[in-house]
Formats: sequence, structure tokens, C-alpha cells
Amino acid sequence: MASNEQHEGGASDLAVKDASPLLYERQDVYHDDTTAELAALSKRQLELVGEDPEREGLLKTPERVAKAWQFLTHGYGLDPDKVLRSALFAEDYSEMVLVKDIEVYSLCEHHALPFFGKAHVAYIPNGHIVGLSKIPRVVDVFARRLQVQERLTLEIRDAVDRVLKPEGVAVVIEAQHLCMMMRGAEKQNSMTTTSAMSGVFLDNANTRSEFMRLISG
Ligand SMILES: Nc1nc2c(ncn2[C@@H]2O[C@H](COP(=O)(O)OP(=O)(O)OP(=O)(O)O)[C@@H](O)[C@H]2O)c(=O)[nH]1
Ligand SMILES: [Zn+2]
Repeated sequence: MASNEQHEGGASDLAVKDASPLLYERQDVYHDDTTAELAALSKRQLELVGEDPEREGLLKTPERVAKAWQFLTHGYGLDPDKVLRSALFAEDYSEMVLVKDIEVYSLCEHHALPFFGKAHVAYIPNGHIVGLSKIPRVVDVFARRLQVQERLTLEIRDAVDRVLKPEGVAVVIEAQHLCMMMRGAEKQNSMTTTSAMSGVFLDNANTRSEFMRLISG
């Protein structure tokens, strides 16, 4: 079943109407031609660092690497607006909705090394709420790409703003970057925090403080 079918007949005029797939099934992440081309590059990389790609332990490594790259960047093939629209419900609830401690795994676009941590996403509805699982799903749409943490934070905020048209959105991401840990600066304990807000979270200090209190609790 296409994952939007369950929402057909919902009261929301913002809800998605077509039945095209919203999310990749796991097998759709991998494409044979791409796997073959990436595997060839990976094999060459192994040679360049002085490895023997023909030794037994490495025989399947290029293909594994090719698939890992496709999985770690499969967000390019996903539409964040569609993900959110697939589960929009008309509702009068007008207090803060917060999904916190969402695990984030992304790749920094400078070194293609992972950064990982937690995202906290809040919004104040304006007639519509969204299915809770769609918040972490939309985080992944953007995280599963080559990213900088700042842009990831903004893109999540903007998608929620664009689709839900809420009173406001707040996104905070706390992450550690392996490019600063395993190499480069080699700092093991630094945490980078980014935030992006809109609407009442910008205009109203009490709303912003409540959000900050809830995510730090
Ligand atoms: N602002 C920001 N910078 C990032 C992010 N991920 C990695 N970087 C930084 O990107 C920068 C790239 O700087 P360069 O000087 O071109 O690269 P480099 O010589 O590898 O730098 P070092 O990491 O300092 O060794 C580094 O300072 C990284 O720490 C991110 O999400 N946001
Ligand atoms: Zn980096």
C-alpha cells in the first residue's frame, strides 16, 4: 500500500492527493548501474591507499561501499513536502508539539565523514497537525544527503513551515563531527549546536524559553 493511502478522505485540504510512493522501500535505494560505477571507484580507492582489492577480505568491499554510499545519500530521492503532506490532519490543537531527541546521522559535505547527534523539532499548529513519525522522517530526508549542520537545520524548519503553515517552528540540532574527531582538529568532546526558528518562536520570548526548557530537560 502506498503510504499515503491511509490518509485518503482526511479533512485536510493540504494533504497529498496523488498515490505515488512517498518513501523508498529499502530495495529502491540501490540501483545496479550506480552500484557498479561506485564500486569501480571504491576499488580504485583501495588500490590508491596501498590495499590489494583482490585479497579475500576486500573482494566484496567495493560493492558494500557502493551500497553504503547510496543508503547514506538516499535523501536526494525523497520529497520532504510529500512526506509531511501524507499525514496532515485538521485539528484545533494550538499548543506546542515537540518531537525531541531524534537521532541524526548525516555526512559533512567537506570530508564526506559522518556527523551525528540529535534533532529537536517543535511547531505550534495553525489548524493542522502532522503525523508524529513524519517529523523524524523529514529530518532524514535532509540528513541523508551531503550536508552542513546549519543548512540541515534550516531545511527542516523551512519544510515544516512551508507545508504545515504553523504559527511557528523551532529546530535545534546538537551534533558531533567525525571530521573534527578522527582527523583535522582531533577534538573528541566538542558539540555543535545549531538552531532555526520562525513565527512565534522568534516573536515570543516565552514560547522560545518554553521550547529551550523542554529540550534541555
Ligand atoms: N560550518 C560547518 N563547518 C563544517 C561542517 N562540517 C564540517 N565543517 C568544517 O568544514 C571546514 C572545511 O575547512 P577546510 O580548511 O577547507 O578543510 P580542512 O583543511 O580539511 O580543515 P580542518 O578540518 O580544519 O583540517 C572545516 O573547518 C570543518 O570543520 C558543518 O556542518 N558546518
Ligand atoms: Zn567535515
